[in-house]
Amino acid sequence: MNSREAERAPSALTPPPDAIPPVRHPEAPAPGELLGAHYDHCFGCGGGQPHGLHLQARAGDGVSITAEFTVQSAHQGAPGLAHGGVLATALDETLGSLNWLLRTIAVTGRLETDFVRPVPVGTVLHLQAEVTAVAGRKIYSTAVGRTGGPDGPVAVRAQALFIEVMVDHFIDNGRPDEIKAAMADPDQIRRVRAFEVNP
Ligand SMILES: CCCCC/C=C\C/C=C\C/C=C\C/C=C\CCCC(=O)SCCNC(=O)CCNC(=O)[C@H](O)C(C)(C)COP(=O)(O)OP(=O)(O)OC[C@H]1O[C@@H](n2cnc3c(N)ncnc32)[C@H](O)[C@@H]1OP(=O)(O)O
Repeated sequence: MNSREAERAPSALTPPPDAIPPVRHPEAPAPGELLGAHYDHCFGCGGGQPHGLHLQARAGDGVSITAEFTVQSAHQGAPGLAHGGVLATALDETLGSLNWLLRTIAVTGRLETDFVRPVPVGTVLHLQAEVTAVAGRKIYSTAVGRTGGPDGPVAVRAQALFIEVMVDHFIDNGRPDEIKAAMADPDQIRRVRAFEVNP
């Protein structure tokens, strides 16, 4: 661990004293509205990934999200049980969907996950996430996943730090073929605009 990583490690998920409460963007989707995929080939939410999670997220009140994901046999780690990395992906995707409510583009910097109960294949995981604080480009958030219904027992939970980026983050770093295809797709451009405060 270099000195910069060591600096971040233990307290990186605790908002600094100058953090402020999150503000729901006035043009954010209404509570209850289905958000749709941010990218059709996203492993978390896209319809174009046969073995993806196909996670469906809805806007909640304030800066919160609810989402559902059904564990498929392609998501196993142990026989008949969801892979932990897949569950972390479901949490990451749900937390990432909070971007729609802030109308910012942000990527996961840090994600800490607690696996509380095993999750069998066929389970519908009911996820809830909210932004707890914002400090400059840093967005602090938490999520839980429950089984057996939205009020069922907690199976997984996460704390995360997302970092706001410009759309250039994707254009500069993505593989050129996929970027070219995304930029040629008017639906994709519309979706990206929905994340940007100043399109
Ligand atoms: C037109 C084509 C485009 C198509 C795109 C399609 C859709 C786009 C729209 C929306 C997409 C958005 C969300 C999607 C929703 C869900 C998906 C799930 C989300 C993910 O799955 S996303 C993938 C995984 N994710 C990454 O691939 C990030 C890789 N990474 C980096 O790209 C850099 O690392 C970056 C940008 C994070 C930071 O780099 P940077 O140079 O901009 O900023 P810098 O390092 O200065 O950090 C600024 C302040 O954050 C603190 N900080 C930074 N990183 C930290 C860490 N890890 N832990 C603790 N603190 C950290 C610093 O300590 C400093 O704090 P302070 O200001 O207090 O000093």
